[in-house]
Amino acid sequence: MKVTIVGAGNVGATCADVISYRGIASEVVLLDIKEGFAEGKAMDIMQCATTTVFNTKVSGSTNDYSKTAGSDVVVITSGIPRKPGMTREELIGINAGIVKSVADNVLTHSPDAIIVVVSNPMDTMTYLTLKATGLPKNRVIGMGGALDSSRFKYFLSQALQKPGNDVQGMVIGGHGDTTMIPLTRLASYNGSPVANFLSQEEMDKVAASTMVGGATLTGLLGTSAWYAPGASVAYLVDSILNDQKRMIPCSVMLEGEYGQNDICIGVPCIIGKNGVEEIVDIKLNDTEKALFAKSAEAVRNMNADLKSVL
Ligand SMILES: NC(=O)C1=CN([C@@H]2O[C@H](COP(=O)(O)OP(=O)(O)OC[C@H]3O[C@@H](n4cnc5c(N)ncnc54)[C@H](O)[C@@H]3O)[C@@H](O)[C@H]2O)C=CC1
Ligand SMILES: O=C([O-])CC(=O)C(=O)O
Repeated sequence: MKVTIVGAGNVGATCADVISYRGIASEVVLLDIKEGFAEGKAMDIMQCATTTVFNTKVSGSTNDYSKTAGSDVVVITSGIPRKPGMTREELIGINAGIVKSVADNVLTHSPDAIIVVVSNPMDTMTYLTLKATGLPKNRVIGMGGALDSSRFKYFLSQALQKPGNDVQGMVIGGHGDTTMIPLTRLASYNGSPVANFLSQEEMDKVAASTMVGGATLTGLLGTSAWYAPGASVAYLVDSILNDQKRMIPCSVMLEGEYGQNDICIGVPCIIGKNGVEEIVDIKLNDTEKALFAKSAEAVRNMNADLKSVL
């Protein structure tokens, strides 16, 4: 199975690294516009093969899309990341043009690929990719919810002082500092509601930390995060390539689900070899429904800014 990752920067290269050492794909092509950059990242990753022990073939390409031909999955991470103090939404002006041209290029050589959109503002870039390419909605998947949920589980595990792998939880809604919806009511510690162990105040604090999780890291690092983002993309790609049918919150086109139409936003999806195989209705309560409607309104307003590129 072949995966192309466009953008060999922090997130793209980390994703290639995780995919290779976990043996998720047999071949990974990294592509970047910066001369020699993707080739260098690929060579560096390949030089781990005998120490972390993997057989995935990782190669690099400077903007030569012929090398990406026949990819089963294409991940788009090309574009600029935010700097401290910025929102993801401020990246739209530069990233929209990049994402649109990259989507066109990859499809020329891999017409059957499933596209995973990572570049920010991710929900808007997913909508753009879907509209610009005309692909069926199961083949365009925005990655944000997997990452936001992993941060949610991290903050829950910190508050509970228990191992992260014993904690379950999900974040839906937009992938933005104010649009994310960490579902604290449904979060659990080994099957018991976290509300049995944490006060409302503690759960609210976890939710707030999750929502600004990306901004906090951007403040600390000077650019946005990459380890958890890259690993989250690899987790999603694994579910597609290996037909695992995991339920992962992803940004996908809604046609009536969750009361929304003509919008890409994070909802729980079954992800398998056909991409988005099902959108799962997890029965939100009235408060969560209201939060989702508010989040969707903000995400929809951003889509209006795509008029110049669509
Ligand atoms: N959806 C999510 O959960 C997350 C999204 N992101 C987003 O992912 C994007 C990438 O972030 P980083 O990897 O940290 O940035 P980065 O700056 O390290 O890497 C981006 C790469 O894209 C390349 N690039 C730019 N234009 C290109 C083009 N036309 N064709 C091919 N390559 C091109 C650049 O040369 C650079 O190497 C950002 O927009 C960031 O906001 C980052 C983390 C999580
Ligand atoms: O925070 C950012 O700008 C990058 C991102 O989407 C994340 O790490 O969640």
